[in-house]
Amino acid sequence: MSLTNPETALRLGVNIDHVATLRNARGGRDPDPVRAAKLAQQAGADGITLHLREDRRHIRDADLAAVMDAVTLPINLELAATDEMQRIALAHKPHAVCIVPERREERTTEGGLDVAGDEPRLREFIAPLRDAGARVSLFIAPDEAQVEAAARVGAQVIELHVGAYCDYFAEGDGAASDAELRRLILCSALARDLGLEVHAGHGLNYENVGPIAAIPELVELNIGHFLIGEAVFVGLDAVIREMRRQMNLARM
Ligand SMILES: CC(=O)[C@@H](O)[C@H](O)COP(=O)(O)O
Ligand SMILES: NCC(=O)COP(=O)(O)O
Repeated sequence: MSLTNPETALRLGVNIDHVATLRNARGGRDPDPVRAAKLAQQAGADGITLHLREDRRHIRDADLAAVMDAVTLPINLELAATDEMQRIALAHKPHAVCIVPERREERTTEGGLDVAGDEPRLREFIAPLRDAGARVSLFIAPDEAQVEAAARVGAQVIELHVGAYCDYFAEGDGAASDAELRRLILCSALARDLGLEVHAGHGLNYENVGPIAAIPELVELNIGHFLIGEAVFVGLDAVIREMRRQMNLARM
């Protein structure tokens, strides 16, 4: 299966975690992440991203299985580098596994993985996932030392954490968001020189996506929280199509 959107060559992975957040707020089954995944597929998403957190605060094990059954899109499973998560990934065999840092007390994924400080353990963690056929990605901050370490430990992909750029952008701190954007551009080029595929995500919305989508080395953006929130007002189909339009504009 070709994963490339011929229009843009920039894939859109739709993260449906926060459909589960809403469901879990009341218990029961609504809103259903499986329905969101099917809708995302119909709206032209190139993949579905799910973050199975250790505390199961949004996506749960049963959601992963049900979503994988319901859609034909590639699944990108985000997880912490723990034995439990490795077992789950090996049992379900998603298309891609993105290793992310996780702290129970955090509200969201606050930073990137410290690959440079944990090389032997990550190398060992990644090998069986790759042997099982997964494309292994590391969620890292735009830091050259981390990009180089990602290449050394055997990841095929990095996902650059764009959260700091998005925060500065939202605060109207143009100097800081520009500096962060320069780091993202530099690290994207370095990663591709090292043979890594480059993705980006975290905190993207209509306002901040343009400069990120324009980085030529990027082949995939993973976007969730904004899409699900905006879908409350205009529907998931409309919000995915509009995000795709904005990404296309940035590539013209
Ligand atoms: C790693 C990452 O950026 C995504 O998983 C996204 O932030 C949704 O998960 P959380 O909101 O739980 O961090
Ligand atoms: N890896 C980033 C992701 O999946 C979506 O992040 P967000 O848009 O929910 O912040």
